[in-house]
Amino acid sequence: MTVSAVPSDRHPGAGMVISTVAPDRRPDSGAAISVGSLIRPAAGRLSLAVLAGVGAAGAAVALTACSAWLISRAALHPPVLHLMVAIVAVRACGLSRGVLRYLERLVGHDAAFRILTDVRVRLWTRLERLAPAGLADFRRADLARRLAADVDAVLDLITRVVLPYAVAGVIGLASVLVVGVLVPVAGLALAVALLVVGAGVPVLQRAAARRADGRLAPLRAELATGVVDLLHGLPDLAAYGATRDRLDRLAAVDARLTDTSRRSAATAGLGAAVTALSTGAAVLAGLVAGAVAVRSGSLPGELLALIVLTPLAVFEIAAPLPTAAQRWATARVSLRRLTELWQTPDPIHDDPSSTPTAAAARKNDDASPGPARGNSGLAVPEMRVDGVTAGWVGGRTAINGVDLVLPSGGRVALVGPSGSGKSTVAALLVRFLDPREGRVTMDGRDLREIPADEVRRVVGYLPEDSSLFDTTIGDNLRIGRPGASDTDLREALRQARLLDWVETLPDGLDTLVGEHGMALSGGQRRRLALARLLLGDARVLIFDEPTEHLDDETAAALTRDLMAAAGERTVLLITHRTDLTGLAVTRLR
Ligand SMILES: Nc1ncnc2c1ncn2[C@@H]1O[C@H](COP(=O)(O)OP(=O)(O)OP(=O)(O)O)[C@@H](O)[C@H]1O
Repeated sequence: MTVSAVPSDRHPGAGMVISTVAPDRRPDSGAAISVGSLIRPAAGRLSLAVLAGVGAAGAAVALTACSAWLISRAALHPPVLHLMVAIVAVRACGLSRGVLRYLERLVGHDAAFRILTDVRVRLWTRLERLAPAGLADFRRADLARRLAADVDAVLDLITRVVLPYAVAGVIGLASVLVVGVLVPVAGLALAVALLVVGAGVPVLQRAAARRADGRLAPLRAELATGVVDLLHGLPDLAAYGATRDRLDRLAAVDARLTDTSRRSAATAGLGAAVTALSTGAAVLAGLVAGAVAVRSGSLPGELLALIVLTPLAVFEIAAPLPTAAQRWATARVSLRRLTELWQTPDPIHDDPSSTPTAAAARKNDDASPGPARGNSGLAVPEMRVDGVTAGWVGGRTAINGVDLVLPSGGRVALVGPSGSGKSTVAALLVRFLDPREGRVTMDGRDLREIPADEVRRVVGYLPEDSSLFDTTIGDNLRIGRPGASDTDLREALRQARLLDWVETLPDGLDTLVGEHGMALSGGQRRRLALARLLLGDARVLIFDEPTEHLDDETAAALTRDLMAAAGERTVLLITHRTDLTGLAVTRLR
């Protein structure tokens, strides 16, 4: 169990309660994402789909076999009653085939979508845990491909690899047994041809494609990353006349992708050709061996058609196997890419030593001293950074032995040259990162004892590049507090000194802000992000260079408004500004 400090629901804004968090709420990581681990949550449904698929494919093969026997037998003009069982069997197989096929598709896709949902939820939970520090090694477009295309490959894996192989395996074996009992040589020929299609062709394809299928996903990700980079940096590239060079590099990746796709398509064609040849060989072998058996009297003549035509029906079911094997090669790479994301080390580690006893010991209702309170009764914790060393990627150190005190309700400025680690300190205070050495504490408690989402409820962070989403002002604000009323939104806008402007807009809170808030001015974007932060319940506010890129007058006005809006909450202002009147200053070197 971990101990968490959260604002009390009973006394909103008036106190802190300690909640306990079950360890199983923490997203797990570690084991690789394998086919087995994917299938497990929907194993029952998937078995049902395989059963329905086997039924449908069995009905198709039986339909061909019964029809072949029926036509041959009918040619001998027996009493019609002798044909009744076969006639009924043909009708039953014809009708059940469609129904069972429908059932297989329905249940199979239902299972696949359940598995997909499970994977998506697990990955997004993991992503939430990793962001932002744990994702520093991933490029955004690549990450987007992992979360979209690579996750979609899981759907392919279930419906186009696992199901066809399972069904073809069962039906192939049953057909080989039936044909083999009647004419052993024909059974053997069918078995060999099926092995060639199901196993030999994929091996051949793999050799011919030289792992081209496995290279498709990384190459597509590389192309997507290049395109996104190009679009983002287009104005700069155009200004430096470097667009051509970038386009050439993209064209080179595109050429590699086209070449790989072509090789992959060529091997698919090769697979189809070998499958057709194998089918023909099995039919021919059946015909010769069957004819010999009929002549020697070991096989009734009317069964010859069954021996010859059954392989045709079986190969209709086995024909998708080479494509399935190719998809498996692609899906395996996608699973590896998802596993890389899944196994990315946590940037933060909850302290396992925090116990319910610790929670009980610290339980602070209104009677306990608890954190300091302002005039309104708002519990505002004191935060300290004591001798902290920390870094983002690999072993690189971003800050070394940093100390900082944020007294309850205090106003502190964190200044220092660019790259000295100011934003890293902010990241530590909101638990995007944990220290490698030293401690970050809230009212004396190590932040590692408090789940990250609970820390972020108490400590609000306005990053340098706050994101606005391409939706309305109201929707952007409600990210700060889902379910907030329009009155709450207006109050937050008023505190951020944006209400007067919003009231002049014809659509008011429903005004669209454009992609990344491009329809607003720089100052309006910052104020809107500030209003969103104020709407939440945070008692410690961290403003990371909120006035960057603003003119002096606007910057001074915004800083004044930030301080006024913060009220009795603690403020940490990360800034390059020189006017630090009224702020306790901590300097990084
Ligand atoms: N999200 C991140 N991922 C990886 N490394 C990072 C990240 N943020 C910061 N760093 C690294 O940490 C070091 C300190 O950067 P930081 O942004 O904390 O400095 P800063 O003082 O805030 O700089 P500035 O004033 O330019 O914003 C730098 O070497 C930087 O490369």
